[in-house]
Amino acid sequence: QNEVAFDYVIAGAGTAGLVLANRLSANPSVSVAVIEPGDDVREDADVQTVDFLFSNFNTSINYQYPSVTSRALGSRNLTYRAGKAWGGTSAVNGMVYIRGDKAQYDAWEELGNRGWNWNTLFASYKKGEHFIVPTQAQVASGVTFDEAFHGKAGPLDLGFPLSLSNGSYYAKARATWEKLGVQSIKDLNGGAPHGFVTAPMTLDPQAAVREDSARAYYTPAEARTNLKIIKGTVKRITWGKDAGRLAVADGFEYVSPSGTMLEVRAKKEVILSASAYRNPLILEGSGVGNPKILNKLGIKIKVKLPGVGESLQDHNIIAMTYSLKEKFLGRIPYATTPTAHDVFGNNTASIASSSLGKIKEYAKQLSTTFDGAISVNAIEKRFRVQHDLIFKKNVTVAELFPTNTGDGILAQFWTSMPFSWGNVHLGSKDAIESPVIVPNIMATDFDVDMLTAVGRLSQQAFATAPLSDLVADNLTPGYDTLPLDASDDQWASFLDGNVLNALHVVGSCAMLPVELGGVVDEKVKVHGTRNVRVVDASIIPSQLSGHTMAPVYGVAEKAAVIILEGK
Ligand SMILES: Cc1cc2nc3c(=O)[nH]c(=O)nc-3n(C[C@H](O)[C@H](O)[C@H](O)COP(=O)(O)OP(=O)(O)OC[C@H]3O[C@@H](n4cnc5c(N)ncnc54)[C@H](O)[C@@H]3O)c2cc1C
Repeated sequence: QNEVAFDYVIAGAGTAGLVLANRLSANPSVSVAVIEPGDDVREDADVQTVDFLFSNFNTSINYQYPSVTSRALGSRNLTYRAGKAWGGTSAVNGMVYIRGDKAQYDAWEELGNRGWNWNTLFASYKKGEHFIVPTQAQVASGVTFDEAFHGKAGPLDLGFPLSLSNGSYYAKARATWEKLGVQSIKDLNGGAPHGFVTAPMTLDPQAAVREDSARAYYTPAEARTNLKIIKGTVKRITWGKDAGRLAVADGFEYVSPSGTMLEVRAKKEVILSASAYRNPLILEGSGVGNPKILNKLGIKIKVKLPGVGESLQDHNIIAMTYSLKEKFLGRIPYATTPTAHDVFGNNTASIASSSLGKIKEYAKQLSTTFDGAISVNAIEKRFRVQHDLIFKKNVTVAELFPTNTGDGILAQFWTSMPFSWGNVHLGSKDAIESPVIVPNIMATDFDVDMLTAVGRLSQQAFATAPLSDLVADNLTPGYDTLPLDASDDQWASFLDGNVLNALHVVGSCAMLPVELGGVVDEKVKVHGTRNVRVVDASIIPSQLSGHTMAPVYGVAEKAAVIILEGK
C-alpha cells in the first residue's frame, strides 16, 4: 500500500488536475494517479445548481484561507477561497467563462515563454470546448455569439443559462453602455473582449447542471483502469538521485484521510495542480524555494528558486447593491469590459505618463515587499509590459458584472491588472493546509485611481437612462456615503473599507525565466528539476482580464500536450 507506482502522479483533482488526468490517461498504457483531499461532489445538489449565489461558501467543500492583515486596507484581512472537491474550484465558482485579451496572452511569450501566445491558447481553448448553440429564446433575451470562436467537439460544456432574465434589463443596460461609449459586441471570447455582452458559462443549459472539470473531464475517463483518484493531501515531493545538476522527483509523500503518512511513486513525473495557494507550500516543503525562507523554516534546500510563492496577482473587487423598481427572474450574466480610455476618458494620457514615471518606484516597493526575492529590475520589466498592455495595446482593464439577487442587483466591478502583487508561503514546516497569504492589494496610487475610476463608471451606468429607469435606490453604500460626485478622498476611504480580493488568483509559480522571478519554464517544468511540472492558475505569469477558470482550462490543455511530448 505504501509503494504504489504510476507513470504520472498529480497533486490535486481540481480544474487543471482533471484535464491532465483525462489527457494523460487517454493512452491505456500510461498510468496516472491523482491525489486529492476533497470528495466526489458530482451529485451534490449545492454543486449542481446553476443558480450560483455563493451557496458553497463556508461549507466543507470550500477552503477559507485568511490573509495576514494589510495596512493598505485599514488593517483588515481578506479571505481567499477555493474548492476542495473533485473539480476543485470549478465545482464552487461562478461558472462565468471569459478568456481575456489577445495581447495579454502574447505578453506571456514576450516575457520569455516561447509558444505561449493567443494563437496557441485559442487552439487549446477550442480543443477543450463543447459549445452549446443558444436557443432562439436565449437569443431573444440578448445572447449573441460567434461560432468561429468556439470548439464543438471538446469535453467542456459551455452555454448560456436557460433562466436568462426575460425582462428589460438586458436592453436597458445595453442602451446605457452604448450611450456611455461602450459598444455591444457579439462574443467576448475571440481575444477582443472590449464591450458589453452576455457572458457564457460552464453549464449544461437543458439539464441546468454545473459543468465542472469533474463532470467534463473525469466522468468520460472514469472507467479507465489506468486512472485512479487517491484520497489524500500531498505533503512533499520525494527525491531520487539527481541527474547532473537537475533534481529528480520519484514521487509524493501524502497524508491519508486517517492521518497516516503514505508514499506514492512516480515512474515518470510528478505534477502539481494543487492551486496557486498550495503549490508553493508543496514546493517549499520539498526544499524548492527561496533559501532565506527555507532556512528560516528549517527546510533543507534542494533547488534554490526565489520566485516560489511570489507575485501572487488577483483582481481588486467591490460590490454595490441597488434596489429595482421591477423584479427580474433569472440570471443576468452581462459583462461590460472597458479599456483605460473608457475608464479615464480625457485623463488617459496624463495618467499613462504619470504612472509610467512611477513604475520604477512601484517596482522598488514591491521588491521590498518580497524581501528582495525578485529584483527591482525584473519587476520593473514585468510592470512595463503590463503598462504597455493597458495604455499602448488598449486591452480591457476592468469588468463590471451585475448579479440578480432576486430583490435587486449586486453590482460588482473589478480592476484586472493591478500593480500591487502579494505572495504566499509556508508558515511552518508542516503547515501544508495553511498558506500564509500577504495580499498587498491597493499598495500603489495607480491601483486606487483605477478602481476609483471604474467605480465611478459603475455608478454612472446605474444613473444613466434607460438603465436608471429601473433603479429605485443605491442601497449600499448609499448615495449619502458615496454620492455620484464623491471626492477622491471619499472614494479612497470607501475603498479602504470595502475592497476585496476577487478570488482570481494567479502567478505564485509563474511561468517565466528565473531572472524574472519564474518558477516553471515554458515546458511547465520547475527550473532546476528534471521531472516536476506545475499546471494550474499558479503558472499564469501575468493577469488577464475576465476570469481565471477559462485560462486554466486552456493552459491545462496545452500543458497536457507538452507533457505527453516528454520534453
Ligand atoms: C467563489 C469563487 C468564484 C469564482 N468564480 C469564477 C467564475 O465565475 N469564473 C472564472 O473564470 N473563475 C472563477 N473563479 C476562479 C477560478 O474558479 C479558479 O481560478 C480556477 O478554478 C483555479 O483552478 P486551479 O486548477 O488552479 O485550482 P483548483 O481548481 O482550486 O484545484 C486545486 C485542487 O487541489 C486540491 N489540493 C489542494 N491542496 C492539495 C494538496 N496539498 N494535495 C493534493 N491536492 C490538493 C484542492 O482540493 C483542489 O481540488 C472563482 C473562484 C472562487 C473561489
